Amino acid sequence: MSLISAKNISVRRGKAPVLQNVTLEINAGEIVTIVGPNGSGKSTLLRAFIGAEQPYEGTLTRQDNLRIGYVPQKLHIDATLPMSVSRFLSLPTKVSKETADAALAQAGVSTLAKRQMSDLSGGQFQRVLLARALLGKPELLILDEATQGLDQPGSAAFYRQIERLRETLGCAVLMVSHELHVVMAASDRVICLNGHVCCEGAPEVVASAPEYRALFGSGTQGALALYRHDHDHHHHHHGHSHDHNETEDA
Ligand SMILES: Nc1ncnc2c1ncn2[C@@H]1O[C@H](COP(=O)(O)OP(=O)(O)OP(=O)(O)O)[C@@H](O)[C@H]1O
Repeated sequence: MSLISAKNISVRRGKAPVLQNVTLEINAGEIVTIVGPNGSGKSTLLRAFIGAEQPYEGTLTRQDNLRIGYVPQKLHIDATLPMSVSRFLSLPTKVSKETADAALAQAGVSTLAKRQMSDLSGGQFQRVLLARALLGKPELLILDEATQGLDQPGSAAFYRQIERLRETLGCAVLMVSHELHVVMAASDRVICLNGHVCCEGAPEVVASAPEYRALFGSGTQGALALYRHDHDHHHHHHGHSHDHNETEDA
C-alpha cells in the first residue's frame, strides 16, 4: 500500500481553483520530485499532503499514523532573540540531547548544537530545519524548495544528503524544487505540475516529454546530462581537496 495517495483531488486557495484532478501516490522509500512553473500549485499540493489544505473534490488517503517530517522553504527567526540550535530543536517538544545530536548528525551538521541560530549560514540553517524534521523519525520527508538561496554546490550537497538519508533511514521523500537539473538526477520519479499533472515518470522521460519542454524549454535536458556526467568522476583541485562540504555543513 502507498504511504499517501491523492485521487483526482482539486484544491482552491481562496476562490481560485489551484489544483485540478490531481492523482498521485507516494510509495515507501521512493524519492519523488515535483517541478512546475511559479504558481502552478506545487506548495499547495504539499500543503494538501500534510493536511493544511482540504481538497474540495477527490480523496486523499494517508497510511494510518503516517509519520511525516516537513522542511519548509524558509523560517524566519528574530535575529535579536538568543536561540541555540539545540534549544530550537527542543521547541515545541523537548527532546533529549542524544536525540538532537543524532538528528544533527543525520542532517550532516553534528558540530552545530551549541551555535546560535542567527549565526548560521543559509546552508547550515536549512540543515538544522532538516534535522528538526528528522526528530520524529519520518516515514515520509516533505521538502518545499528547501535549498532556496543556496548556491549550486550547496544545494547539490543538500540533495545528496537527502539521498543518503533515504538509504540509511528508508524514508520516502517528496520535494518541490526549481533546480531541475540537480533534483531530477536525484529522483526516482518526477511529476511535472501546472495546475494538473502534465507528465510524470523517470527523470529522463519527463525531461524529454513535449509537455515538459513546452513549459521549461529543451535546455534543461542538457543540464541534466551535464550534471550526471559531472558526478561520474572526482574533481581534483590544485593543492587542496574540496568536497563541496558534503557531509558537514553546506
Ligand atoms: N494563501 C493564499 N490565498 C490565496 N491564494 C493563494 C494563497 N497561496 C497561494 N495562492 C495562489 O495559489 C496558486 C498556487 O500557489 P502555490 O504556492 O501552490 O504555487 P507554487 O507552484 O508553489 O509556486 P512557486 O513556484 O511560486 O512557489 C497561485 O496562483 C497563488 O497565487
